Amino acid sequence: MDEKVSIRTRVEVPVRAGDGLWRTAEMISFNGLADNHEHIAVLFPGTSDELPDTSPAPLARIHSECLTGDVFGSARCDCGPQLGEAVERFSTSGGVLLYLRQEGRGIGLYNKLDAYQVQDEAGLDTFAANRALSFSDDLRNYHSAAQMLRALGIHRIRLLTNNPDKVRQLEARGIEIEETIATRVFRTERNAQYLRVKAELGGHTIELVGETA
Ligand SMILES: Nc1nc2c(ncn2[C@@H]2O[C@H](COP(=O)(O)OP(=O)(O)OP(=O)(O)O)[C@@H](O)[C@H]2O)c(=O)[nH]1
Ligand SMILES: [Zn+2]
Repeated sequence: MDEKVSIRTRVEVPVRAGDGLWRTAEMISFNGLADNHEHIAVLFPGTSDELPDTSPAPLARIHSECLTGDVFGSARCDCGPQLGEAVERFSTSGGVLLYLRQEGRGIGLYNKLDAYQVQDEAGLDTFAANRALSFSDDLRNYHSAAQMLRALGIHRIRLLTNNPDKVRQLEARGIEIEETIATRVFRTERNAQYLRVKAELGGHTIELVGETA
């Protein structure tokens, strides 16, 4: 099915984990991905692609790019802390992070900034703002993610996510989800509404209890 997908380059990159210590991860690029985007896999030591069937599947996070949150720490969403959580967790236990270039749930950075403007000016939520700009709620698919895992020899994973659509789509693409592990809920006053909408309209399994940080 994915015979045309192959690993292009594997290089070691020192990354700083949550404890402030450096870990050597491998960054991996691919040839022949379905959507032709420059997605990368970041493999943390301790992840083996030659695990016997009886061992637990490798930990994995399929993270959609969010330049505002991942790089600049924007408080409008929870992407930055979720990425940090995955890096911290994988740097101690091993794991594979797929960093997918799906900015703005697939609409791209400029359109996401337009959507933010619509949210601010018209009081629309994250999904309604997409529709006001003539996009559907979520343009993402995980075909390339499944291809990347297979190219790494990984056919089953324990997935860190609160998004059931990722689980459904990956399973439909032949990846076995041995366990779904909830990401922590990084709720603050600024992103509380965004998280509420994800849970109530986007189907994310997020527990919205207690005070905001
Ligand atoms: N279109 C749009 N995209 C957004 C907005 N806020 C964040 N994003 C994008 O949403 C993506 C992250 O998706 P989320 O719905 O937060 O989380 P998820 O990846 O579906 O689920 P988890 O695996 O649980 O993190 C990133 O690509 C962000 O750039 C917004 O207001 N509008
Ligand atoms: Zn974000």
